[in-house]
Amino acid sequence: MLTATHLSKSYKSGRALDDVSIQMLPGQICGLLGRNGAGKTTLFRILCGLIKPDSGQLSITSQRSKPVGGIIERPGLYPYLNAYDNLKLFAQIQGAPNHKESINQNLLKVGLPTDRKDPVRNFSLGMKQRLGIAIALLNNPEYLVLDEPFSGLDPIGVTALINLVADLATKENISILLSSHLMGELTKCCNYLYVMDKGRLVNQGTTAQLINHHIHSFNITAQNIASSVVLQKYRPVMGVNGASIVCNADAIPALLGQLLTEGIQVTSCTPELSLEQLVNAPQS
Ligand SMILES: Nc1ncnc2c1ncn2[C@@H]1O[C@H](COP(=O)(O)OP(=O)(O)OP(=O)(O)O)[C@@H](O)[C@H]1O
Repeated sequence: MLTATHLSKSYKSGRALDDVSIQMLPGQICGLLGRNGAGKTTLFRILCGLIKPDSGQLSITSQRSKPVGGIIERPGLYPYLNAYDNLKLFAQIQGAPNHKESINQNLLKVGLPTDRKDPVRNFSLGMKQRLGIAIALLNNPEYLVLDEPFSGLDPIGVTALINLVADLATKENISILLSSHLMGELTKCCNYLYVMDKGRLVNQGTTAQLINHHIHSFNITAQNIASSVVLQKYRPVMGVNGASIVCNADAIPALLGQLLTEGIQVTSCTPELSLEQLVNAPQS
């Protein structure tokens, strides 16, 4: 287990991290949500051992010599080398296994081809992120921290990365912490969420708990949604194929049943939760 307790860090510009405590459990995917300047990167730098906190403790239970791997901001790659040579060079620099089989295994682990020979400057952003993760995995870490990994990816790239992260957690039993300022990506892949604002932890809980406590707005899509009578009591705001309603999360299963009885075929029901709601809400 990785436990960070009461971490604080100040720069000349002010306090970047203020009494932050978090935990990473084996195989768990945690999200760190916060606006720009909330202190996410500062926390990640401390977790990776790149900077020291002014106060607080970092305790890591692990048999491995380098238990934490990560990408802080963008992965720094050698653009003129191919993926294999990038990985091999980083493995040599880090003193990690660098024989062919091990390098290829790492490429396959992140879903990159082993036979692509062109330089990584030709790679899409999603492929560069995958290669960055492969570099972070070189030392076979138990804990992986990924700072803003979805930044700049298109929706297909985001979904592919979410699947990769889920695979690494379940198949390799790696504990993963991801940061983002976007709710949607984190709620799709994280078991637990931490919410930071101005250097402080302002909310936390399992993703399900946070959704249940804080979501009161849902977007329901169905082609004939406008003909629903039962929906009227929620004063829906109608769109072309859907309607937005305000209600508690626990009313949704019954409502979906009633809609089905009315012959309304619901194709999606999406909770609408914003970062602002979680930052401003009292702790659940
Ligand atoms: N090396 C540094 N020197 C001075 N101030 C810093 C340094 N690194 C971070 N800060 C300041 O600390 C605060 C937290 O920054 P940090 O980068 O940790 O936030 P963040 O949540 O990662 O933001 P972003 O999403 O914009 O990357 C900001 O006010 C930032 O300006």
